[in-house]
Amino acid sequence: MDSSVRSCSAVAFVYRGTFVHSTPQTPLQILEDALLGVDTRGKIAFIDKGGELQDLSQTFGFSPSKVIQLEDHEFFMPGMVDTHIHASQYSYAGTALDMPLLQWLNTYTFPVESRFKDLQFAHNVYTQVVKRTLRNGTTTACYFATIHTDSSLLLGRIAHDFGQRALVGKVCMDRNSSVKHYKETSQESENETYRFIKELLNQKYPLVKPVVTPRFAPSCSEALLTQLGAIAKNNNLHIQSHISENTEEVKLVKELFPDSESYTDVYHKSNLLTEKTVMAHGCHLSDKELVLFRETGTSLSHCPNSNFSLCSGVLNVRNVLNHKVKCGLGTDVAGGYSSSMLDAVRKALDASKVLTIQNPEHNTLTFEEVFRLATLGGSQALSLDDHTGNFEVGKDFDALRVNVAAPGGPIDLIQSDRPKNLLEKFLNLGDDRNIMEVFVAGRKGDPNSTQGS
Ligand SMILES: O=c1[nH]c(=O)c2nc[nH]c2[nH]1
Ligand SMILES: [Zn+2]
Repeated sequence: MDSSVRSCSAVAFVYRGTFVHSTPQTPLQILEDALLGVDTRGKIAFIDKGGELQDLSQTFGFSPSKVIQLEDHEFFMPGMVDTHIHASQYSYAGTALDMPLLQWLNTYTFPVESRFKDLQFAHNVYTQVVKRTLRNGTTTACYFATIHTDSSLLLGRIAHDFGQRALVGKVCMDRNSSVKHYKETSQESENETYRFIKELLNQKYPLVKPVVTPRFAPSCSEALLTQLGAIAKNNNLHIQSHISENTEEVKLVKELFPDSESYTDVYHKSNLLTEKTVMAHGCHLSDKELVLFRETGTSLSHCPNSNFSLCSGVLNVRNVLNHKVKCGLGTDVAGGYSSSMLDAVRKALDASKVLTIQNPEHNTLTFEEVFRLATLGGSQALSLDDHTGNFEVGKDFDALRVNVAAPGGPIDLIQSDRPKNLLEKFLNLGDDRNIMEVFVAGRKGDPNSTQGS
């Protein structure tokens, strides 16, 4: 364990008990009877063995009597990172899953998203999605909003008010023939993207940042993609989009961009593939395209609920990891019907098992590996792993206090289980009733807070 001293701020609180997290080297590290201290800036000041209490209390100047002891069946894990979620689609989550992607967008998605011009409607939906995801243990979310700048700014404010770490994207699209007013001209899209970035950055929210968001290649002209690539580059910003979700879409991109070698090449030509880019789906990427992902540092957001629900495809995450492409999990609400990252964990395991059923040689993902995708992997995919993703000293304390045997919860513990089993049970059977506390940057969230209303 690493007790290296980096912090010079006072210790605000200390927990003692079991901590589980991932490192780049190991998908599951279990620290039993550990002590973790959080400083007044919300950063992890130390993590060490319980037996070091006296020394630590002297070094860090806290009283041993103030240490908070975890109960039996409790552990801390890192907060989960949803690398791809459409906040604006939350209003119809759980419905409208009876069509493939392109028809689904025209029939359900664009009409709903066009309503976010109405700030009152946006306020209502965005407040609910931020509260719900936080309560479900999503401490970091990478959001798509809509084309509307003011309501996208509102989403940033609401995430800030509730204390969620977030990347927020005003959606850009200058091509859409299905819903009359739900598109911009290239110039509007560029100007409004500038305004969105400027106004969001001016707020100086410590945990909320803008992300440049071309919806996907079929919704954007080449000129717009190129403009957005330049904006991201000149301002060192994150980028998010969709890629290779279903085969009809891949075919359409070939028709729309005949001079590009592949779907990945369309984005590459516009300088949209960077260390700070996350692309959702990628079910139908070739190995050659994955190599380009790796070379450019672009990451993938695996959204298995959505891929099943819209019958899009099954991403081979093992192949993605073998190509050393950064990968996290996304709920992709509302193509994915659940806003819970626990559901994303389960569906990721199911997707991997489907591939093994089809090909017994396939090396199925383990629950430990999927746990890493949901936490550290997600933070790497969003290039936020300097700040969050695991319990490394110096990172922000983004964490969930889990009680597997929470009274009234969904899990009956028949015997006393080891921490590894407790984690596996929580991932497979748990829900928000097992999440006793949610911390983001050392601040405890209150799901019943009236902030943001
Ligand atoms: O799952 C998806 N949801 C969307 O809203 C979307 N837009 C483009 N491609 C998309 N895929
Ligand atoms: Zn999506």
